[in-house]
Formats: sequence, structure tokens, C-alpha cells
Amino acid sequence: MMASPMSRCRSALFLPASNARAIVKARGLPCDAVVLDLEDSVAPEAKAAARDAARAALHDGGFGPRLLVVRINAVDGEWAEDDLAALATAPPDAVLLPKVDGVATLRMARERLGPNGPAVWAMIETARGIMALPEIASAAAELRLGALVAGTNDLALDLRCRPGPDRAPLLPALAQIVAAARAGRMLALDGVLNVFDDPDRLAAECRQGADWGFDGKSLIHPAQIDAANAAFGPTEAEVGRARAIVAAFASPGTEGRGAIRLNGEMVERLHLMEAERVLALVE
Ligand SMILES: CC(C)(COP(=O)(O)OP(=O)(O)OC[C@H]1O[C@@H](n2cnc3c(N)ncnc32)[C@H](O)[C@@H]1OP(=O)(O)O)[C@@H](O)C(=O)NCCC(=O)NCCSC(=O)C[C@H](O)C(=O)O
Ligand SMILES: [Mg+2]
Repeated sequence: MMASPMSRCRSALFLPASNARAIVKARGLPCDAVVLDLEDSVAPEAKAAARDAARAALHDGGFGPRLLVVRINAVDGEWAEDDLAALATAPPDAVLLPKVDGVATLRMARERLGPNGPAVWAMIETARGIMALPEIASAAAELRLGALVAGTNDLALDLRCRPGPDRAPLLPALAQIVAAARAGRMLALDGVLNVFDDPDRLAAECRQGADWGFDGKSLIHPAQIDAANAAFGPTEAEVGRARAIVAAFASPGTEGRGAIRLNGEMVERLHLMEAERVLALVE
């Protein structure tokens, strides 16, 4: 399944591919995407075993409708060649590249995966990655990029900023990631919250990500899934409003009209397009 701007990815659960129990568990969790990690959550001495486990998980399947994504090691590093080879016989829906800092890395990955290989997702988690967002968005269709994923831990380190619960120092970069994703018709996924025993902070951070335009959030623990699914919706109210807008534009007399009146508000055809997108996500 190729993630498209119409795909729903409210919750992308990362797990170290070296954790067999987590892989089993992920097959039954209500997340929209499972990300088998070969990069930072796997110690150097466990890389080979994690790669074998990811390969086995891809062959065994059982992830149902969830998007299956593998985060490989840095494309220009010592492990990536073997990582990509491990995905060849049972490819995932997408290959997530860490620390993408320009189009060259993405092009290299696309060449190795082949033009019809899995979608490429890019982690934006360095200052250089932020500066490269316009060129990445421009190359998105050609390179079949499916998502931009904010790596807020690495990004905070690289920017040398100190985000607190409101994440204020990260917000300018996050807004640029969303803008690039929208320009390139990709999904935009927010970064992780490392704290997984603070439901109020999680709910607030999910809401913030949704308010700033993200489609979903990267997660590190099963306990975070429900909050992300709820925040990134669409909610019942949003679906109801979308249905009302579609029905209003389908009613007689609206042909040729760009703007109509609905429940005391002006709605335009741009709202109709958004309503259709919302309904496509749930239907
Ligand atoms: C953070 C953890 C190490 C905590 O693990 P643990 O102590 O085992 O948690 P629990 O005992 O509460 O686990 C309860 C059960 O849930 C399963 N579990 C835990 N985590 C996951 C998971 N991520 N996916 C699936 N299942 C999971 C446990 O196995 C328990 O199961 P059971 O025994 O059957 O009840 C751990 O949560 C963890 O490793 N999380 C993921 C870490 C990871 O992938 N990190 C990389 C992504 S973060 C990132 O990318 C940052 C980015 O690059 C950036 O720069 O910002
Ligand atoms: Mg990172």
C-alpha cells in the first residue's frame, strides 16, 4: 500500500526491530503505521540481528491494514546497503530514511529501491534538513516521497534548542515541515514524546500537532496510540460538517456557484475539496 495524501496515518508506532515481543504485539495494536526501526533504537552490535528480524517480520506479515515501514540506517553509512538488501524480497510500504539533509540522499535511496520500489519517507531532524525542505518538496513526486517525519529529538540537539512542554523553540521548524509536506503532497508526521506516562501532556502535544497541520504523530509506546488516533481524527463533528458541505454543493441550484451559504456561514469550493478529503479518509 502506497501512502498518499489521502492515507490516514494518525499514529506511527516505532519499535526496535530487535524487539521480538514488540513486533508480535504491534500486529494487534490500533496504530495506523508500524515502523520497524533499524537505526537509533538498535545498538551497533544488534544491527545484524535486527535486520534479520525485520526481514522475517516482512515475510511473515500479519500487520493487517497498518502501513508497514522500516527505518533504515543512514544511506551513506556502513549498514544501509545490507538494510536495503534485507527489504528486497518482501518490501515494506515505505522505507524511512533518517537525518535526510538534501535531495541527494533521497535520490540515492530511490535508485537503490528502483522506480517501482516502496515509497520513501524522510526524517527531517537536522538544521540542514530544514534548510533543504524546498528542494525536497519539489522532488517529492519524482522520487515518490510519501511522508516527512519530524525527528524532534535529533532536531533539538542539532538546533541546540531547549523545548519544554509547549515545544515553542521547535515550532518554526515544525511549521516548515508541514508546509513542505503540503507542497509536495506528502503526509506530515509529528515527532515523538519521550515521556509515556503523562496522558495530559501527550493529549496536549497531539492536539498541538494536529492544530499545526500534521496528519499524525510518531509514537514510541502502545499507550500513546489512542491519544494520537483521537487528536488527528477526523472527529465525528468534522465528518458531519464534511457531509453537510458535500450535500450542500450537491443540492439543486448550486451548479456554477463558487460560494454558498450553509448554517449561517459562507462555504466555498475549497471547503468542498477539503470535505471530500476528510470523507475519503474515513470512507
Ligand atoms: C521505551 C521502551 C523501551 C519501553 O519499553 P518497556 O519498558 O518494555 O515498556 P512496557 O513494559 O511499558 O511495555 C508494555 C508492553 O508493550 C510492549 N511495547 C513497548 N513498547 C512497544 C512498542 N514501541 N511497540 C510495540 N510494543 C511495545 C512491551 O513489549 C510490553 O509488551 P507485553 O510484555 O506483551 O505486555 C519501548 O517502549 C520502546 O522501545 N519504544 C520504542 C523505541 C524506539 O523505537 N525508538 C526509536 C523511535 S524514536 C525516534 O525515532 C526519535 C527520532 O529519531 C528523533 O530524533 O526524534
Ligand atoms: Mg532521530
